[in-house]
Amino acid sequence: MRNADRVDTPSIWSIMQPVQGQIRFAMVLAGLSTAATLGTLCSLAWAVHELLQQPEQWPVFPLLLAVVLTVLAYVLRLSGFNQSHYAAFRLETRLRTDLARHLARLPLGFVQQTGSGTLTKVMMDDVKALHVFVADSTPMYARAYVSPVLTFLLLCWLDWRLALAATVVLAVGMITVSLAMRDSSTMMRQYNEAGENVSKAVVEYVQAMPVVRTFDTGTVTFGRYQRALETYRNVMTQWYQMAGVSSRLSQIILSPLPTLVSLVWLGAWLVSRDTIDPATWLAILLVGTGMAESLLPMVSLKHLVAKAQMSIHRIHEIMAEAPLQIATACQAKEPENTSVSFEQVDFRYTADGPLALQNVTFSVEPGSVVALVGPSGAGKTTVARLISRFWDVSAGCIRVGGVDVREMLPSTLMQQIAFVFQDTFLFSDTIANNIRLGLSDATIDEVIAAAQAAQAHDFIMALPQGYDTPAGERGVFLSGGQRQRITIARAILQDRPILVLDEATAFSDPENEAALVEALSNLMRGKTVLMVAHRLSTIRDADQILVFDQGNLAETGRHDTLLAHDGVYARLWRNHETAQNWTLAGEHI
Ligand SMILES: Nc1ncnc2c1ncn2[C@@H]1O[C@H](COP(=O)(O)OP(=O)(O)OP(=O)(O)O)[C@@H](O)[C@H]1O
Repeated sequence: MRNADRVDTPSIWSIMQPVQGQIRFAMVLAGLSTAATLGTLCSLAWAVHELLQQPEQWPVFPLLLAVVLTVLAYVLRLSGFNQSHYAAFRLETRLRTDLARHLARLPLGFVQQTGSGTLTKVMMDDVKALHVFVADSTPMYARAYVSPVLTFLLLCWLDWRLALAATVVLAVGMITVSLAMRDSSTMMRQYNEAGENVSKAVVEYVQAMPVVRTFDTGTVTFGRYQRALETYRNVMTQWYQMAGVSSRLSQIILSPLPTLVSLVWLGAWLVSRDTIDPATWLAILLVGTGMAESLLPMVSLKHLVAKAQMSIHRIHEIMAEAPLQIATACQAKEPENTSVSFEQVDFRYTADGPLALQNVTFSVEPGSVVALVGPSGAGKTTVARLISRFWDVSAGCIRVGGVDVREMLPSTLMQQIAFVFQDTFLFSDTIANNIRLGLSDATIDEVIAAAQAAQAHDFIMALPQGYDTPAGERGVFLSGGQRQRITIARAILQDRPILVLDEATAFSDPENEAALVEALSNLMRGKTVLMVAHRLSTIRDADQILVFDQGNLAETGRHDTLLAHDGVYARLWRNHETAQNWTLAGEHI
């Protein structure tokens, strides 16, 4: 998330902008409801005043007004909450749609690097946290501000001296609480960091369990998980103690009691000196105590805002990421053929990171097969992924069919290239629909023909529901090689002219490999092929071999020429031969 650091996180109110009108309406309704509640108290005070003046006459009108205002306050409050909940639902949908659209425009490399766990958490949990804030807190906000102001004005109108007394008590309360809470934002950050570390440790502990339990019985990852939990507990305890002080203080000072005591004491003195009549005094007692209670929500609102702000920060980190530059439809160019070429390409993964590719230049003729080989970390996968713009190059250019990939519409580029990667992903759908991906109108006969060419038909037919067997997360269990043949069937059905294969023969027990090689040769027929190869035996017949070493294109040529050259390739080949002789059965793989 590189760009995000440079852009300030927007405020909580600006992220609500799409539903601003409705939220304002909800807040106005909540404010009016508060005013109606105060009106109820005034009507009751009026009723008492009337009773004191004419004890024999029942104060019907003030009492009726109190009932009407109570109902009105309730209805307004409910409508306010309705509006804020509707706004929250709209905002949630809008944010998720915007995030999904933005993700679709970001470099695939960013999506891959950030990881599905983090992105899912932002799209689900952080958006949900904002929903909760908008739905529940915005009416509370209105009340927390409107209520003290209206109450203060009302008290001033009734008697300024008592208004002043109530305000002084509450001002002392607010100052004490804010002093007690002055470290709360640091604590809140520590608390969230500790919480995130626990989540990461849990995910690692659970995901790595199959690997970990076969190596160290889980002690190391469990230790990491336990340490994260302990830090979390320490931060929680510290925060609880601190929050405990501030919440107890706020409960005591901002509770109605201290205000009530001061109003009773000062009011009694004023009544005894005849400068205020008992009915006004009673009205002040009724209204003044509510002023203290109305301040309490402000304390919890501070926490809610800080929490929502953190979610906004994470959402914004994604939204601030620069999308891939996309050619407009009128500028967009069409490829002239199915060649692929790199021209003096430099590439680094991060702005200040090392060069993963350096001055790489090569070209692949239409219909030819090119193998990318080299030691681990040499840059082969990077080359394969740059062709389809997982990232854009740092310098130089990549052409497909003679056109810079940045000057093509992404859809045009994608129509040219099919991928078969090792980490195959199957959707929670039937096997047939997994093969059909992106070509929803392909007939079942076309699907079967593709599966037959991919050597997948036989094992699919042996599954309980054949082509209708569910695959993916909760679907049937398929071996790595079987999953890969389904991906190959998908690529055969798509029939795109350029093929990029990365580690395509990694799942290779002899039986599987024979099927895979057959499937791949069906797939490769007549195509321009770029093949990242680790198993050198599969690339002897390639038209061209590109040998990478530490981000540089070290050698190019055919197998025999490169062997004669006695460079990097010859060394790799010798290692490969030695490894062959090490195989237990001595069989050729
Ligand atoms: N997502 C990434 N972020 C940062 N650096 C990366 C990333 N992926 C790869 N690299 C670095 O780029 C260089 C080239 O990696 P690449 O995966 O292209 O090598 P490779 O030849 O395919 O290796 P292998 O055969 O082991 O798969 C390596 O130094 C690697 O550490």
